[in-house]
Amino acid sequence: MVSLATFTKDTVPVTDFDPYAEEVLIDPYPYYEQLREAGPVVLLERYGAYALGRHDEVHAVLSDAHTFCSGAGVGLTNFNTEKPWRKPSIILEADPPHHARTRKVVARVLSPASIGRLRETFEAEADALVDKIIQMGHFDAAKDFSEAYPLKVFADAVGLPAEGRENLLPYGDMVFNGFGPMNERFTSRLAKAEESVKWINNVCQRENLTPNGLGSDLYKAADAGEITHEEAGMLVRTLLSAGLDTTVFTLCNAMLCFAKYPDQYEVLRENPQLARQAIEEVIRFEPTFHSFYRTTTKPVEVAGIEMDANQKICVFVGSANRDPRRWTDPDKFDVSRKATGHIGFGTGIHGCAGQMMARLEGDILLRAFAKKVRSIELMGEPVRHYNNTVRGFKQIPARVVAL
Ligand SMILES: O=C(O)c1ccc(-n2ccnc2)cc1
Repeated sequence: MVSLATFTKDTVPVTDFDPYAEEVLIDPYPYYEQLREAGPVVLLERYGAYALGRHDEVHAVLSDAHTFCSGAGVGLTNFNTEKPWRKPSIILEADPPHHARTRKVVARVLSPASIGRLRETFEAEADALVDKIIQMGHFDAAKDFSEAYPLKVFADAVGLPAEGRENLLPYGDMVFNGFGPMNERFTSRLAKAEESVKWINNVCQRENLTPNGLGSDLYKAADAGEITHEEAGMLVRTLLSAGLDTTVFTLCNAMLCFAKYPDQYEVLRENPQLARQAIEEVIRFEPTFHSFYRTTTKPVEVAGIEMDANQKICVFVGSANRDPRRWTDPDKFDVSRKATGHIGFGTGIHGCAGQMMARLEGDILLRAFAKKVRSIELMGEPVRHYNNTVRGFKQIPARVVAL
């Protein structure tokens, strides 16, 4: 896949690699290996964007929000020259100094202090759900488990109504497709999305949120004058865009890892306290959020390659997390590994504002699972969910055996 131009100091290797091809979405890792070996910076000629697959360059780009900005969009679409499909996010697609104001509010609403009080409810829901799938024996680890949990506990925490939640995953699916090229995967879902977009915009309104949820906390920040009420509504949209599909697919990937590597599940089962560390290794080994973009704000040299201003750079998180320059035995799923420091949540000022919420859900659900389930095994071929940016599953036919 990588047809290299003559590689001298100032010419960048050019490749016809298509990160959005179906065979890459199915198993990107052999392609990422080639990308890393082709050089620290490679030009994706199909998309006119640079590609970074090695950990150190990915980390460096994400750590410098001034040179590599988000304000032109964190997808392939360049907001400087193309119209975004929806109003840009006032946090994800904002640059300093504006970014600091909205980030401060969202970071507080999603801080350990703020979400710690949810632990008891999250634990009760996790125990009930584990009991339910044990009762079922045969179940769909995607629909009945990985989707069910965030759609209950996170949607409740935000303060959403019970009805209409079936709009959440299709909306998130479109958001994440929107970070890739405007290909058929995106355009086909945009055509069907009117219903979901209407429902999302509706539940972002203060009167449709429960008074003590995370959504209302954002409106209270507006009452205190930190943000406007319209911005509060936009930040509720952020919670709903970012907080469902990501955790759902992380739980899917966790279930798949434990079914594929029963010896690793055994380690967790013998010590459920390892759940926190296990979810971290899942996110390193199979990050849900695989690749996204930054845009150069001035001419800059990256790893010896001169880039002009206004160039799109794709950073491959999924590749950086498997870079042997950074990780020992990176292709081994190892729950005993101390995986913190992975790039699964990004890094720098735009590092995932919801990572403590994601860890809370993952830690609690895996711990409840490990306390009661002896083993999980696949009962059929998992059905992959295809998306330009996130990786997960639609169906995972499985069976659990209780302890
Ligand atoms: O502000 C938004 O709409 C928005 C913010 C963050 C994400 N995101 C990406 C990966 N994890 C979360 C997606 C959407």
